[in-house]
Amino acid sequence: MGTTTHMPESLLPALWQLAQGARWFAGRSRGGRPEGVTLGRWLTPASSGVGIRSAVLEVLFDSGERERYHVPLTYRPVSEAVAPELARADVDGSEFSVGELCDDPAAASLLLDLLRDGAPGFESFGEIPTGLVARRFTGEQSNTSLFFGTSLVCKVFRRLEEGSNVDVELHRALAGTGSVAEIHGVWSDGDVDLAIITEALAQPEDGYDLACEHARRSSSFDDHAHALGATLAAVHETLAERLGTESRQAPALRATLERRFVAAAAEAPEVGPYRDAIASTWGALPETFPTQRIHGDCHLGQVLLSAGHWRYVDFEGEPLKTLEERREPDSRWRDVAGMLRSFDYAAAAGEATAAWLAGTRQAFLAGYGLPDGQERALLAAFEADKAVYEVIYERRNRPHLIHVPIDSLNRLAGETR
Ligand SMILES: Nc1ncnc2c1ncn2[C@@H]1O[C@H](COP(=O)(O)OP(=O)(O)O)[C@@H](O)[C@H]1O
Ligand SMILES: O=P(O)(O)O[C@H]1O[C@H](CO)[C@@H](O[C@H]2O[C@H](CO)[C@@H](O)[C@H](O)[C@H]2O)[C@H](O)[C@H]1O
Repeated sequence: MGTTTHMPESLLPALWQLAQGARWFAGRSRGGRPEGVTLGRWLTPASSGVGIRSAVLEVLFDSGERERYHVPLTYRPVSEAVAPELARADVDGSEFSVGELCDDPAAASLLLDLLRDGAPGFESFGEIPTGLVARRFTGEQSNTSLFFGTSLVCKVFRRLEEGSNVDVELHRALAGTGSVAEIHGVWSDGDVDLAIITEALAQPEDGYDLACEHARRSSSFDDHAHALGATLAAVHETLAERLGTESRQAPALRATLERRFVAAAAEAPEVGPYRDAIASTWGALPETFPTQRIHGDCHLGQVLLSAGHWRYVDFEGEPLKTLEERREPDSRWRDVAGMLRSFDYAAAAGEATAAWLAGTRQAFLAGYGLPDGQERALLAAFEADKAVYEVIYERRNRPHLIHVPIDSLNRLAGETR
């Protein structure tokens, strides 16, 4: 990235205001103030008619944490502006309207062409056709995806990480396995990844929607759950093979689980009464267990069914974890637990019977490979941990759903009583 300037072309207040209203800004309830804007190199200069370059907004939070957010920009002559105007900029004596590239489809298509043709910072992994029409994804997400025709999707990362982005690392590692969308390219600036381009899956069906629909109709989801389990096992095998394995001791995991519980209880008093039930899962942990890179935020909203095959998407890990935590090797049973929790949500949404839920869980585990005794202990501890995480997540984002993880903590307390 270029130099940090404190009020370049009045972009600092404009980008700060943009962040305040954006789904991708993870800082609304954390205080904080904008510290600076860094402008990247021009991919094409403003004088060419459509200037393109990235801006990075640096934010300092009350806690002392700093985060950096990425906003790709377009500079167009004022009378030809396409995206809502963020600011006016004087470049070499001419005035330009600065907008978000994600809201300027022609500029987004141009960006793809420039990357494909060897713009600095682009690493190509697969074919990128020219002249594809861009469309901003309008569904819920924490970054911003641009679909190009029916063949590619470019996920523009918003909260930037030092070093390689976790999603990029894991898509690279899983290339060619058929369990993720194929990676076609990565756009970086120095050692910071700005965007990943992958294959756009054909007519994707969202795993959560599909499971809820089955739950609602009381129709069996077992075959899908079995295939989801088998695909997750393949993902884990490949990640272990290509990125290695380590091991971890129970006391370290116990300390982490306890720390997460204490932090959660401080924010959500409703989890306090479940401490003993949850702590009983920590007591049963195996002394040593293998760890490796995992998905990290595995749930039905992270799987897409396309052409009859399940693919896992979005390997960025839990949004509430720090970037360092997301990169740490973990037990693969954490992912398995995440998906089991998700069946609970689908069952609640579809008002399914206990038998539907039990059958779905069993089919998923059979597809994954049934856990042995020690693995069952890990699974129970991770399911409880995830439910506690969900209480916080729902409290902050969807209070009307908080009963789903609370009901499952109630069940856990009933079982351990
Ligand atoms: N390769 C793909 N092909 C088609 N749709 C996709 C693909 N990857 C993701 N999606 C859709 O885009 C949504 C957001 O993608 P995701 O990677 O989860 O973004 P974020 O990390 O910003 O939340 C997904 O829920 C899915 O509906
Ligand atoms: O997709 P994200 O990485 O942003 O994940 C976060 O949001 C999820 C909700 O969109 C949340 O998932 C929880 O709700 C799902 C149903 O909407 C359910 O399938 C999951 O099991 C449940 O955890 C996820 O926890 C959060 O990290």
